[in-house]
Amino acid sequence: MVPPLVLDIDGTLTAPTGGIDPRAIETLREWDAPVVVATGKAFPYPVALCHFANVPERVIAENGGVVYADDAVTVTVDDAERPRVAARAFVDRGGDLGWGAEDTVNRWRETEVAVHRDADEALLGAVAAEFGLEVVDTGYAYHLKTPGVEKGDGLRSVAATLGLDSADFVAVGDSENDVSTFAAAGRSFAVANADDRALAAADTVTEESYMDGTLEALATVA
Ligand SMILES: O=C(O)COP(=O)(O)O
Ligand SMILES: [Mg+2]
Repeated sequence: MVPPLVLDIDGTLTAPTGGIDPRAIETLREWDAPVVVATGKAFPYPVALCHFANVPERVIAENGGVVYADDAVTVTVDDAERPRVAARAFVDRGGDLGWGAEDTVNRWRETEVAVHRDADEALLGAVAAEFGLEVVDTGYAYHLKTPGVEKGDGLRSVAATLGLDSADFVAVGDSENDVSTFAAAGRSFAVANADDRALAAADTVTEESYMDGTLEALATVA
Protein backbone atom coordinates (compact mmCIF):
# COMPACT_ATOMS: atom_id res chain seq x y z
CA MET A 1 0.00 0.00 0.00
CA VAL A 2 1.38 3.42 -0.91
CA PRO A 3 0.79 6.24 1.60
CA PRO A 4 -1.47 9.24 1.00
CA LEU A 5 0.39 12.30 -0.25
CA VAL A 6 0.30 16.03 0.36
CA LEU A 7 2.06 17.87 -2.44
CA ASP A 8 2.98 21.52 -2.83
CA ILE A 9 2.71 22.97 -6.37
CA ASP A 10 5.26 25.71 -7.13
CA GLY A 11 8.80 24.43 -6.90
CA THR A 12 7.58 20.88 -6.24
CA LEU A 13 5.31 19.81 -9.14
CA THR A 14 6.77 22.37 -11.53
CA ALA A 15 9.70 22.49 -13.95
CA PRO A 16 12.79 24.66 -13.24
CA THR A 17 11.61 27.03 -15.97
CA GLY A 18 8.13 27.28 -14.40
CA GLY A 19 4.83 25.64 -15.27
CA ILE A 20 3.53 22.23 -14.25
CA ASP A 21 5.81 19.34 -15.13
CA PRO A 22 3.64 16.97 -17.22
CA ARG A 23 4.72 14.09 -14.98
CA ALA A 24 2.84 15.78 -12.13
CA ILE A 25 -0.47 15.04 -13.87
CA GLU A 26 0.49 11.37 -14.28
CA THR A 27 1.54 11.21 -10.63
CA LEU A 28 -1.79 12.64 -9.43
CA ARG A 29 -3.67 10.19 -11.65
CA GLU A 30 -1.72 7.06 -10.94
CA TRP A 31 -0.94 7.31 -7.22
CA ASP A 32 -2.92 4.55 -5.54
CA ALA A 33 -3.90 6.50 -2.40
CA PRO A 34 -5.42 9.95 -1.74
CA VAL A 35 -3.37 12.92 -2.97
CA VAL A 36 -3.94 16.37 -1.47
CA VAL A 37 -2.63 19.42 -3.30
CA ALA A 38 -1.47 22.06 -0.78
CA THR A 39 -0.56 25.45 -2.18
CA GLY A 40 -0.29 29.16 -1.56
CA LYS A 41 -2.13 29.78 -4.79
CA ALA A 42 -5.73 31.00 -4.95
CA PHE A 43 -8.41 28.34 -4.46
CA PRO A 44 -9.35 27.83 -8.16
CA TYR A 45 -5.80 26.95 -9.20
CA PRO A 46 -5.40 23.63 -7.34
CA VAL A 47 -9.06 22.81 -8.05
CA ALA A 48 -8.32 23.27 -11.76
CA LEU A 49 -5.19 21.14 -11.47
CA CYS A 50 -7.22 18.27 -9.96
CA HIS A 51 -10.04 18.84 -12.44
CA PHE A 52 -7.83 18.63 -15.50
CA ALA A 53 -5.87 15.72 -14.03
CA ASN A 54 -9.30 14.09 -13.57
CA VAL A 55 -8.74 13.18 -9.93
CA PRO A 56 -10.82 13.97 -6.80
CA GLU A 57 -10.52 17.63 -5.76
CA ARG A 58 -8.64 17.47 -2.45
CA VAL A 59 -7.17 20.86 -1.95
CA ILE A 60 -5.51 23.12 0.61
CA ALA A 61 -5.34 26.58 -0.98
CA GLU A 62 -4.15 30.03 0.07
CA ASN A 63 -1.70 28.56 2.59
CA GLY A 64 -4.50 26.86 4.51
CA GLY A 65 -7.06 29.66 4.21
CA VAL A 66 -9.39 27.53 2.09
CA VAL A 67 -9.68 23.76 2.43
CA TYR A 68 -11.72 21.49 0.18
CA ALA A 69 -12.34 17.73 0.27
CA ASP A 70 -15.34 15.45 -0.18
CA ASP A 71 -17.57 18.28 -1.39
CA ALA A 72 -17.01 20.39 1.75
CA VAL A 73 -15.27 23.77 1.59
CA THR A 74 -13.91 25.27 4.81
CA VAL A 75 -12.69 28.86 5.02
CA THR A 76 -10.38 28.92 8.03
CA VAL A 77 -9.75 32.67 8.31
CA ASP A 78 -11.93 34.66 10.72
CA ASP A 79 -11.30 38.08 9.21
CA ALA A 80 -10.71 37.39 5.53
CA GLU A 81 -11.31 41.06 4.69
CA ARG A 82 -8.29 42.30 6.64
CA PRO A 83 -5.60 41.23 4.13
CA ARG A 84 -7.56 42.98 1.37
CA VAL A 85 -7.84 46.16 3.42
CA ALA A 86 -4.11 45.99 4.16
CA ALA A 87 -3.34 45.45 0.46
CA ARG A 88 -5.31 48.59 -0.38
CA ALA A 89 -3.30 50.51 2.23
CA PHE A 90 -0.09 49.16 0.65
CA VAL A 91 -1.20 50.41 -2.78
CA ASP A 92 -2.38 53.77 -1.35
CA ARG A 93 1.15 54.29 0.02
CA GLY A 94 2.74 53.69 -3.36
CA GLY A 95 3.11 49.91 -3.33
CA ASP A 96 2.30 47.81 -6.39
CA LEU A 97 0.90 44.29 -6.09
CA GLY A 98 2.68 43.68 -9.38
CA TRP A 99 0.22 41.53 -11.35
CA GLY A 100 -1.22 44.09 -13.79
CA ALA A 101 -4.66 45.65 -14.04
CA GLU A 102 -6.78 42.48 -14.00
CA ASP A 103 -4.65 40.69 -11.39
CA THR A 104 -5.74 37.09 -11.96
CA VAL A 105 -3.38 36.06 -9.14
CA ASN A 106 -5.72 37.64 -6.58
CA ARG A 107 -9.03 37.88 -8.47
CA TRP A 108 -10.48 34.69 -6.97
CA ARG A 109 -8.45 34.72 -3.74
CA GLU A 110 -10.67 34.52 -0.66
CA THR A 111 -8.48 34.85 2.43
CA GLU A 112 -5.10 36.45 1.68
CA VAL A 113 -3.36 38.63 -0.92
CA ALA A 114 -0.34 37.65 -3.00
CA VAL A 115 2.21 40.29 -3.95
CA HIS A 116 4.87 40.08 -6.68
CA ARG A 117 8.40 39.54 -5.36
CA ASP A 118 9.54 42.72 -7.12
CA ALA A 119 7.32 44.70 -4.74
CA ASP A 120 8.61 46.97 -1.97
CA GLU A 121 9.19 44.36 0.74
CA ALA A 122 9.94 46.89 3.49
CA LEU A 123 6.69 48.77 2.87
CA LEU A 124 4.76 45.50 2.67
CA GLY A 125 6.25 44.34 5.97
CA ALA A 126 5.40 47.64 7.65
CA VAL A 127 1.78 47.51 6.44
CA ALA A 128 1.46 43.86 7.46
CA ALA A 129 2.67 44.65 10.99
CA GLU A 130 0.27 47.57 11.27
CA PHE A 131 -2.69 45.30 10.38
CA GLY A 132 -1.59 42.37 12.56
CA LEU A 133 -0.74 40.30 9.48
CA GLU A 134 2.42 38.52 8.33
CA VAL A 135 4.34 38.24 5.08
CA VAL A 136 5.40 34.78 3.91
CA ASP A 137 7.89 34.48 1.05
CA THR A 138 7.38 31.29 -0.99
CA GLY A 139 10.03 32.16 -3.54
CA TYR A 140 7.18 32.72 -6.00
CA ALA A 141 5.28 35.52 -4.23
CA TYR A 142 4.95 37.37 -0.97
CA HIS A 143 1.76 36.36 0.81
CA LEU A 144 0.04 38.94 3.01
CA LYS A 145 -1.80 36.64 5.37
CA THR A 146 -3.29 36.02 8.78
CA PRO A 147 -0.72 34.61 11.25
CA GLY A 148 -1.53 31.07 12.33
CA VAL A 149 -3.30 30.10 9.12
CA GLU A 150 -1.12 27.28 7.80
CA LYS A 151 -1.18 24.46 5.29
CA GLY A 152 -0.47 22.00 8.14
CA ASP A 153 -3.80 22.72 9.83
CA GLY A 154 -5.44 22.34 6.43
CA LEU A 155 -3.87 18.89 6.19
CA ARG A 156 -5.27 17.90 9.59
CA SER A 157 -8.70 19.01 8.43
CA VAL A 158 -8.57 17.22 5.05
CA ALA A 159 -7.17 14.09 6.68
CA ALA A 160 -10.08 14.04 9.15
CA THR A 161 -12.57 14.50 6.29
CA LEU A 162 -11.01 11.53 4.52
CA GLY A 163 -11.06 9.40 7.69
CA LEU A 164 -7.27 9.52 7.94
CA ASP A 165 -4.69 10.98 10.29
CA SER A 166 -2.35 13.70 9.01
CA ALA A 167 0.54 11.52 10.21
CA ASP A 168 -0.47 8.95 7.58
CA PHE A 169 0.63 11.40 4.87
CA VAL A 170 3.94 11.84 3.10
CA ALA A 171 4.63 15.51 2.31
CA VAL A 172 6.79 17.03 -0.41
CA GLY A 173 7.48 20.77 -0.60
CA ASP A 174 9.99 23.49 -1.33
CA SER A 175 9.49 26.53 0.85
CA GLU A 176 8.68 28.08 4.20
CA ASN A 177 4.95 27.73 3.57
CA ASP A 178 5.46 23.94 3.60
CA VAL A 179 7.10 23.77 7.05
CA SER A 180 3.73 23.34 8.81
CA THR A 181 2.80 20.57 6.36
CA PHE A 182 6.05 18.82 7.12
CA ALA A 183 5.22 18.98 10.85
CA ALA A 184 1.69 17.62 10.38
CA ALA A 185 2.66 14.82 7.99
CA GLY A 186 4.26 11.57 9.12
CA ARG A 187 7.17 11.88 6.71
CA SER A 188 8.48 14.90 4.87
CA PHE A 189 10.71 15.60 1.89
CA ALA A 190 12.14 18.91 0.72
CA VAL A 191 13.21 18.98 -2.91
CA ALA A 192 16.83 20.12 -3.45
CA ASN A 193 15.74 23.56 -4.70
CA ALA A 194 13.91 24.25 -1.41
CA ASP A 195 14.56 27.34 0.72
CA ASP A 196 16.55 27.13 3.95
CA ARG A 197 13.52 26.80 6.22
CA ALA A 198 12.05 23.92 4.24
CA LEU A 199 15.44 22.22 3.99
CA ALA A 200 15.88 22.46 7.77
CA ALA A 201 12.35 21.24 8.56
CA ALA A 202 12.18 18.22 6.23
CA ASP A 203 13.04 14.69 7.35
CA THR A 204 14.81 14.13 4.03
CA VAL A 205 16.22 16.38 1.31
CA THR A 206 16.18 14.89 -2.19
CA GLU A 207 19.22 14.88 -4.46
CA GLU A 208 17.16 16.13 -7.39
CA SER A 209 15.25 19.39 -7.78
CA TYR A 210 11.67 20.30 -8.73
CA MET A 211 9.57 17.42 -10.13
CA ASP A 212 12.65 15.21 -10.46
CA GLY A 213 13.09 15.59 -6.70
CA THR A 214 9.43 14.86 -6.05
CA LEU A 215 9.60 11.67 -8.12
CA GLU A 216 12.75 10.68 -6.24
CA ALA A 217 10.91 11.16 -2.92
CA LEU A 218 7.87 9.20 -4.10
CA ALA A 219 10.05 6.33 -5.32
CA THR A 220 11.38 5.90 -1.80
CA VAL A 221 7.91 5.59 -0.22
CA ALA A 222 6.14 3.62 -2.96
O1 LIG B 1 1.80 30.70 -4.86
C1 LIG B 1 2.91 30.69 -4.31
O2 LIG B 1 3.49 31.72 -3.95
C2 LIG B 1 3.55 29.39 -4.00
O3 LIG B 1 2.70 28.32 -4.29
P1 LIG B 1 3.02 26.89 -3.66
O4 LIG B 1 2.60 26.94 -2.24
O5 LIG B 1 2.22 25.95 -4.51
O6 LIG B 1 4.49 26.66 -3.83
MG1 LIG C 1 6.15 25.73 -3.27
